[in-house]
Amino acid sequence: MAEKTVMPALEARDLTLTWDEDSDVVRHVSLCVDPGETVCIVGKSGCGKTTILHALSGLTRPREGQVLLHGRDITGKPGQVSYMLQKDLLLQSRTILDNACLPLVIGGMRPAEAREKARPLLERFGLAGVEDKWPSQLSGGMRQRAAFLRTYLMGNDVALLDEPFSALDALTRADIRSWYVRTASELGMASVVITHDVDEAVIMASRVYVLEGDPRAGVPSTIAGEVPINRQVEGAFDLSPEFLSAKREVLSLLG
Ligand SMILES: Nc1ncnc2c1ncn2[C@@H]1O[C@H](COP(=O)(O)OP(=O)(O)OP(=O)(O)O)[C@@H](O)[C@H]1O
Repeated sequence: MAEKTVMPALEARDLTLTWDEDSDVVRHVSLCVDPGETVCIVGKSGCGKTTILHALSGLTRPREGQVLLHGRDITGKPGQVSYMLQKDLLLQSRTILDNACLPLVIGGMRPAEAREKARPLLERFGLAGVEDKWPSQLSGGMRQRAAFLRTYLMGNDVALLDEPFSALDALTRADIRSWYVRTASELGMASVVITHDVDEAVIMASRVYVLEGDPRAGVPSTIAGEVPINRQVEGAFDLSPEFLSAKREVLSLLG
């Protein structure tokens, strides 16, 4: 078999993370995501998923281990990867276009120039024709697309997404997650996505990392296993035996 030669876009090596001196939240967590790839992390509530994203983003420094961006050590250095939260957090007093442009303007670009840079991307993000509307005039799905564009315009090629679809209804959610994986892949954006929803993880990811443990009961979480997803199937993937078998494996690792 051919050796894998692609350097991961983001790699976590043997992370041990803690919020206080006495107890670890997670131990020995290693994961990676290739350019344009989407991977998911699933685990029970409170097991440390967000804690891992904080460390990957550089917002917190691990007690042990390293975070590498294209092979470069970024452990504890914020601002190198993009981070998107569950809520779209758009500013109500700015139009959709101006919300999307915020990272460019904060970075010092003149607003008119920032708008011109963002405009060609509106179509790809499904926002053509609504750029001058206010966030309150759009559906949750459209607001989330604007939040994705804003995340993309942060200019990093790795995005960390914490439960990005949980506020959306089931149909919008199904639609937007397939769109997201396709678009991120086309743009070369590597994504690490946290979700509670096993179906969603299997549908989106090329690999699902399953966490087990209960830090609140003094049991630090570790990766119980990683499940590679084979999406090369005939017909609809979410009706295929491959989907069911991957889902079963994730559920069994979750216990
Ligand atoms: N800022 C913080 N300070 C101290 N402890 C924290 C902090 N954030 C989280 N914790 C603790 O760390 C543990 C893991 O929390 P975390 O939010 O990472 O879990 P999670 O898997 O993302 O949970 P959920 O799925 O419910 O969002 C919990 O025991 C939580 O109480």
